[in-house]
Amino acid sequence: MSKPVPECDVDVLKVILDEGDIAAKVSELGAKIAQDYKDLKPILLPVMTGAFVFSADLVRAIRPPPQGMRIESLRASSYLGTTTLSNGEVAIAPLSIDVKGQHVLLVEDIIDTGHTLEKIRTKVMGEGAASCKVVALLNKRERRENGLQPEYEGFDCPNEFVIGYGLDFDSKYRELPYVGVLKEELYAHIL
Ligand SMILES: O=P(O)(O)OC[C@H]1O[C@H](OP(=O)(O)OP(=O)(O)O)[C@H](O)[C@@H]1O
Ligand code: HPA
Repeated sequence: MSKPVPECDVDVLKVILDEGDIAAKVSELGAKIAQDYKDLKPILLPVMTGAFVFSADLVRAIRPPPQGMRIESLRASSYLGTTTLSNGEVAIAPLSIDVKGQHVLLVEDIIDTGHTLEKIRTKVMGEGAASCKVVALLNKRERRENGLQPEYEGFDCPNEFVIGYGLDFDSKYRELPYVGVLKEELYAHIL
């Protein structure tokens, strides 16, 4: 069900998750992760740039924090550059930490085709991690092109182009405090 769009956000067609919906889900995910990782000294790897807002809230909801929990980050982006519609090719920066024997939790804003996370997971496991799981705020199942499923998921995402709460179109709209659907006329030229 959609909610009112703030008057100043003229490019947004509808709001699908407001701040309250997101905050409640983040608390729930944080509590589950705290419980599951309590003895595992996890390394959290937010996938940048999109996950910066979700991960900032999530790490503060993982309470009590597992002893020895560490937070790093990883940069990944689709080769299409200015648009965010993936063509299946993904560039991933080298890992900045040694993950050998470690329990890694990848933090994502959205899973679409699944290519980004599949590639990252393969890399992390290839570098000897003991485990590599995924927490994603949004899961756009209809678009999946592989078997990737997150171990922790916030919401099912409709097959529409969503923005806000870290998600962008052409590096815009990441700052919106809610998740909304972008008006199609703004990206119709790249479809
Ligand atoms: O499942 P996929 O089809 O691979 O798509 C999901 C990825 O696409 C977005 O990132 P993007 O490459 O747009 O970069 P960004 O994080 O800088 O926005 C999003 O943040 C995910 O990382
Ligand atoms: O719907 C989306 N919005 C923003 N970025 C994305 N990357 C994959 N799908 C999306």
